[in-house]
Amino acid sequence: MTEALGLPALGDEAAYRQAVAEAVAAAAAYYGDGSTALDDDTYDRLVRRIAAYEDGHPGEVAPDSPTGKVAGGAVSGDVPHTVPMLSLDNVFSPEQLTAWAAGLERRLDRPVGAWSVEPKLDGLAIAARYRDGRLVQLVTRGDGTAGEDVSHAIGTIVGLPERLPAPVSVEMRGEVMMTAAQFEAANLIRVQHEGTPFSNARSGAAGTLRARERPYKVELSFFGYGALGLTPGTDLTRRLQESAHSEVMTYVAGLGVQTTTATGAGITTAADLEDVRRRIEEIATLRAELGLGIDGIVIKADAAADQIEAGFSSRAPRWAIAYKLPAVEKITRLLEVEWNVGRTGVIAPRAVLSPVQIDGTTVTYATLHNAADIGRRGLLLGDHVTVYKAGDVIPRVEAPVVHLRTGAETPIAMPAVCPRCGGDIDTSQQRWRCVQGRLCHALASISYAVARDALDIETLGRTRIEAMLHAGLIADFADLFTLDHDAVLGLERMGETSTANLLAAIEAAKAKPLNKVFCALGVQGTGRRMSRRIARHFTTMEAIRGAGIEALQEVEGIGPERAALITRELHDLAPVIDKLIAAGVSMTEPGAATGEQAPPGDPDLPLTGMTVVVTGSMTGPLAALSRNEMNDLIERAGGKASSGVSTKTSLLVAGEKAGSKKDKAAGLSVPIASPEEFAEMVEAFL
Ligand SMILES: NC(=O)c1ccc[n+]([C@@H]2O[C@H](COP(=O)([O-])OP(=O)(O)OC[C@H]3O[C@@H](n4cnc5c(N)ncnc54)[C@H](O)[C@@H]3O)[C@@H](O)[C@H]2O)c1
Ligand SMILES: [Zn+2]
Repeated sequence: MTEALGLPALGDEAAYRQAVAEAVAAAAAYYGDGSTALDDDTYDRLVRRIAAYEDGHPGEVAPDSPTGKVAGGAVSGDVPHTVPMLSLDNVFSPEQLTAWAAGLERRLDRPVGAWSVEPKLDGLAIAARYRDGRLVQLVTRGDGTAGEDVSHAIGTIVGLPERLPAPVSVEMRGEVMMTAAQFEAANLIRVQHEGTPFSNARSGAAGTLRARERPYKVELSFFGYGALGLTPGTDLTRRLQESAHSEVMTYVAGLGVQTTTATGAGITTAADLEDVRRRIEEIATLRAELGLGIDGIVIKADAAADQIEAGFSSRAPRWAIAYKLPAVEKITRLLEVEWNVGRTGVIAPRAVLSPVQIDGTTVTYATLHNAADIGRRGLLLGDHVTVYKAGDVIPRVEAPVVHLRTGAETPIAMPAVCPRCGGDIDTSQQRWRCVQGRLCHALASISYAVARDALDIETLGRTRIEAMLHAGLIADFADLFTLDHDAVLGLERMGETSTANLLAAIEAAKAKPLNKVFCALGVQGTGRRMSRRIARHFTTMEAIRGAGIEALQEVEGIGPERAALITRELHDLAPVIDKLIAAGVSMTEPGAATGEQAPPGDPDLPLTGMTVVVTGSMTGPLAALSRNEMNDLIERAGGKASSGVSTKTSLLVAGEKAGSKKDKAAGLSVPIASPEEFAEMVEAFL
């Protein structure tokens, strides 16, 4: 049966007992201070597996099993309820809803006259007792028959006035929760005070409801969905018993108590199931914009007579059902924070997550809004975090799950300079910005183009590029080749000599081989090495531009996706390339064989056909070479540089402090050379 649910079955009684223990512990934490280690979806799956096992092994049902119990049997209380406070049964599809309604109508032996439809709020059930119009006691649901007194929270809950406009004795029932805004405010205060944010709004509400002594105040909200008279035999008590649910709620709202109407999803009555389903759709669509958490829609037989006749099971009323919506919140790990610079220079953090399924999609990235947000939420790298995603809303990280910390979490590094252009960051606003604004992209790409690996125009530093950009002399690096002498001379801190030197350096760069020019374009999906391969393969810019997706894939390391990306990029870069050609910049690769007949490698080169991996620190003649320069050397000598050792590796160059790669190479019988030995092999290219 569990296989049908797509869940692995519990194998034996030991596994079953362990699952029960895990569920009971999670439920106790969930209904206690909210500090459960499981997200709801994970908990629900666990309980479904337990229920499936119990179906197949009725003799083994553990007395503490959560199935069939209010609050999973994990909580109790000492304040008796006047009328039991039960849970709700669930359905997950329109078909199940139809079947449930049919069952109810069979039991009543007549059609249900009207249905009420309202959101299912994701908070904690509470009974608020008013005597003679005064709020005197708050009681949690507990095990359904008795709850815990939390009257100390009176006065902190929006929607539960301390006095009613009439001296009535009623018990209001509803959900205590944090709206999204209250949750944000609560975590801001919490982080300021002690650094432990709530992992989500529900656990925040649970923790806050029970907290007695806090040096700060956190606000909660109440939304009512039921009421009953507290004094037996009075008119009011009778009236509330005999009224339809929708009428009771109108009365409650009239007393100034907040009801589900105030959620924005409303409470409506529907004449038939067709109508109910339409309302369900409407509420589900609204979900992401409500500004508070709902986990379903509650459908109730509206008329009092229907409710009384249908009655209750030990766990839930028979006249109401929760139509569950898919989970929109999951717990996963925060692996990394990336910083992206937008078109206008806004620098925004983005969370890289351990992939997680939420609401039908796999979520790997989530927004963190801005840098201040990270501090406000008290996030650490490696944290378990709650991630929210509903409908088309961009997934967002809500908060860390602090009690799951291991101590291995680390602070999130904030960028000190613009991650794209390396310039200053304006941190005066919540949204950080590169001070270059819209010029950031141009500054970064021009700096990249003139760097050592590309055109290598040494005299052209950042400040000069910035000055030329701001003066409007250049918009991209191709404009460098048509700079006007007098315009450059007119820039601040540019004398005759420096102008002459700069223009000479730019002139000299025109003769750079194609691979450097191509590299300077900064085509996405290509770096220095890939540019070299492409240039060697095609030998002219014309051939590269004419190549197309198919031909590009002849180059080693280019698959269909990268080929498509490069083609798109080259198309976008066409104006820059045309300008370069017009300015007389070299567009050929000297020394490379021409066109399609190019042999796979030059047979005369010492490393032809070899894949070489470098590890450890280089010594001897290679001591000064960076890893990039080593890779460059390997490729000039005809080989292919790779970073990982595998059976395809022809040679490992192992320097000092070589670690696991050396062991792996030895294990695979890959030949190993010292830096000195390798230097001899490629002597001609040093
Ligand atoms: N993450 C965990 O570790 C963990 C542990 C235990 C339970 N849970 C979650 O709690 C849920 C089960 O808990 P439950 O028994 O409290 O049931 P429930 O939350 O599924 O439904 C019953 C409750 O819904 C509430 N409710 C909200 N809106 C309502 C409305 N308009 N009318 C009537 N009632 C309304 C009431 O408080 C009622 O008691 C599961 O979905 C489960 O995921 C999670
Ligand atoms: Zn920038």
